[in-house]
Amino acid sequence: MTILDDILHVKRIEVKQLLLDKQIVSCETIVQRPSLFSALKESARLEVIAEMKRASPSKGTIAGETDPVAQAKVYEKAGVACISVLTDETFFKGSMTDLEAVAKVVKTPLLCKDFIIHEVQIDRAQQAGASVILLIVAALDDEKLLRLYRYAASIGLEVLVEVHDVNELERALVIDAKIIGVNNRNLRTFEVDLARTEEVAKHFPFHEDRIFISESGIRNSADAERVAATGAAAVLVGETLMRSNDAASAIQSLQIMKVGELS
Ligand SMILES: O=P(O)(O)OC[C@@H](O)[C@@H](O)c1c[nH]c2ccccc12
Repeated sequence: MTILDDILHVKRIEVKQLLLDKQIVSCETIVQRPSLFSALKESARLEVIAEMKRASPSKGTIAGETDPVAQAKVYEKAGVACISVLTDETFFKGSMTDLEAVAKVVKTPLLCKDFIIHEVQIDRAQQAGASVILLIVAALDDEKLLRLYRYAASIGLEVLVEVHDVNELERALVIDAKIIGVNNRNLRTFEVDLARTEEVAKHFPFHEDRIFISESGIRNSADAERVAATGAAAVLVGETLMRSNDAASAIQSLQIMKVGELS
């Protein structure tokens, strides 16, 4: 059993509970948020997707006591392109309450970071105020990946499709995913390697209208330079910002000009 198997086991139990909750209904987007796709497409700099992350299976407690609302306000003020809130309780010590609280105070695109395997979780994310959801290719078969992707789009949500290697990239392209992120952390082994981004970038169709994002293990401007050089439009950063005494400066140090934009 890998950690991903453990997590998906818990998610199947959570889905059963959510399906019994009659208050979760499919609805059109409640709060209008700007499009993440457009924000990333139009930017000349490497953008930051800043994550509210209390803990993780690989690191244990990162910043257990952090107030998500205060953290999100710092992120927004620093000009991040999107705020990600981990909502998994069992493994990441997040919650839907965190997401709801953040949704009330920020206007940025808002990503519900969880392990989605069923439509009811997408409805729940939207109800909580998310405008973007995550679909992890490694957690879904092709049929489910397509079905959940289409469902999210049909109710006005954007989707970040997470891949880890070239094979998963191909699967993301088959469903015509527009926003694709490479997780530098292997969810099976926890190993982090920015070379994942470089490897997948070699096969990424940049000439098409798609966005390429590098996720996890970004610590400083040298890391930002390295992934920006691959053509990435944004980095998804959790731990570095959660541990920083000055998250705003940490964000600024990552918002570097993209390759080819320097004149
Ligand atoms: O804390 P980091 O190394 O900056 O990573 C952030 C983010 O990429 C990571 O939390 C993440 C990426 N994909 C996920 C899927 C589920 C849970 C968490 C994640």
